[in-house]
Amino acid sequence: MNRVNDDYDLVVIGAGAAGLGTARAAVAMGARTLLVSDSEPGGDCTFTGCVPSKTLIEAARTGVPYPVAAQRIRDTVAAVAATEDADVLRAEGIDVIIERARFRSRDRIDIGGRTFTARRVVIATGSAPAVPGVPGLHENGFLTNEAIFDLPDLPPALAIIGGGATGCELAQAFTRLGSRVTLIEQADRLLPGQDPQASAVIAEVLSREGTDIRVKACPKAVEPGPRTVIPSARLELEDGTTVNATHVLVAVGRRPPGTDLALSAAGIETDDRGYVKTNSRLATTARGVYAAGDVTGRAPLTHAAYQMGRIAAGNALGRWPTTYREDVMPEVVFTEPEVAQVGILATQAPVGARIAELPMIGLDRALTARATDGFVKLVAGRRRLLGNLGGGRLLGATIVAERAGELIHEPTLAMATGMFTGRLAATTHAYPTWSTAVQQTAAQFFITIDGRRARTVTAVTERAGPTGVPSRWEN
Ligand SMILES: Cc1cc2nc3c(=O)[nH]c(=O)nc-3n(C[C@H](O)[C@H](O)[C@H](O)COP(=O)(O)OP(=O)(O)OC[C@H]3O[C@@H](n4cnc5c(N)ncnc54)[C@H](O)[C@@H]3O)c2cc1C
Ligand SMILES: NC(=O)c1ccc[n+]([C@@H]2O[C@H](COP(=O)([O-])OP(=O)(O)OC[C@H]3O[C@@H](n4cnc5c(N)ncnc54)[C@H](O)[C@@H]3O)[C@@H](O)[C@H]2O)c1
Repeated sequence: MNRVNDDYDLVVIGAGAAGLGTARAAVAMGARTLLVSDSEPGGDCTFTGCVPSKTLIEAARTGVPYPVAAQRIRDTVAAVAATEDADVLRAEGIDVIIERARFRSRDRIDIGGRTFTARRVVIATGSAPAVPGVPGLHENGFLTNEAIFDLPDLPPALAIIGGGATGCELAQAFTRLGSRVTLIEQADRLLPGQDPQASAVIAEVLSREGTDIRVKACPKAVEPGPRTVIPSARLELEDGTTVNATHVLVAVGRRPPGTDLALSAAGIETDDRGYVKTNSRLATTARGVYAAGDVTGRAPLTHAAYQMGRIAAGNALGRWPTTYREDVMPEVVFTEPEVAQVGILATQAPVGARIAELPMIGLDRALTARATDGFVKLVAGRRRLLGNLGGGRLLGATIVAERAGELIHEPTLAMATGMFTGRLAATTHAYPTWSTAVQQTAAQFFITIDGRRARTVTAVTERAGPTGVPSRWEN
């Protein structure tokens, strides 16, 4: 039961990962907290993002028919949503209102016909799918992540616009489930924000499994397809080729949420993309108002949103000021093999840094599993006074492997705690685990192992490497 009053220490707007992280941290700090959301708590991750997509991916990997996969999605979303619904949150001490919020001023907010005051506010209203302005796309109809997981039947022919994280994950899953999938990416490679070698591995695997990949390709018009197939679409690409599909999925990134929060009434500025401007402590331009999660335009990831929420809560409530760190934020693309990244890419390594690489074919566990697609790359830099002593410090790691999403956390911990890379090499790893790949790679900073040794980045090798790799967070 809600104990709603009109005066709170903290009002949190939005109950996705960022809002939940904020509200839970705030009540743990003893703050009277109101969480307001215009939809059920859980947000994109629970209902239209991570949870349904990872359930679909796992179902496709195990080879179940589509109706079983679809039922698993419904069951899993319900199970996760039940851990964070309004009753659960109220039992944790958070007041919850399911309504849309709108600023009246920086400390007064209209919610469901009432005006609430708050000493502090955290905005956590997320983002929305971006949609390209392709003529005919709206008229012909398309899916985004908000509808693709509700399809009653398997799409016979799916065209996916956008070869980023969503596009690659769902292309592989739907191909495995039996759809004829065409993946259309405007850049010259899939996953253009990732290591170019990771892109190459994923393109090779997806294509081997039957996905039709079109890179340097952009739809310029969409028309209805043959009348005998419903629904149907014919995509005309800029290079003059065409793609026929029954369904079109748009996965070209995110845009700011469309909800009218009346930010200007509170003096909250947005950047040139429309996201809420925040400083490194996640404060907005309005005193007492903070922001967390996708709405900030920073790393659009659930764990980043949750972490930003906890930091925003602490900073808003006057706890020890904490800075949000993106340099040690891991991310994983859940294709098979998975693509995991933390810190800088090898293509971003400064001159003088050292790069160690291990192809998965050099790992016994990968051989036993017959899963040799992929590699580990570690980038180590010199310490200010200690140079390369102890192997230097870790600047970044890229892992493409069957369990890369698990393996990435050892380098992440090393980076977060400022560990020498030597610790990764010297710590005994159980044989034959996937994790030994990290140890074997780190060992190359000290010795030649199986003919491999870390190389130093010189201006020449850097120039020889791929160029034009965009920042991983750029839309
Ligand atoms: C297909 C897909 C797969 C993904 N997979 C992963 C993954 O595997 N791992 C990962 O880390 N990330 C993944 N993501 C990204 C992740 O889902 C988002 O980064 C995360 O959900 C953002 O959380 P948020 O709290 O910022 O926003 P949201 O989850 O969007 O929550 C915002 C909430 O605010 C509410 N709201 C908006 N306006 C108002 C208003 N005016 N008043 C009241 N309430 C309002 C909305 O209803 C919503 O509930 C995926 C995304 C997609 C699209
Ligand atoms: N496993 C995960 O953590 C995961 C999975 C899915 C999504 N997400 C998050 O959700 C966000 C959205 O995912 P996403 O895949 O939609 O965005 P994305 O930014 O990862 O990829 C979008 C891709 O679409 C391409 N593109 C843009 N316009 C195009 C056009 N007109 N034609 C063809 N290609 C075009 C871009 O070059 C880019 O490669 C991501 O930023 C990601 O952080 C995370």
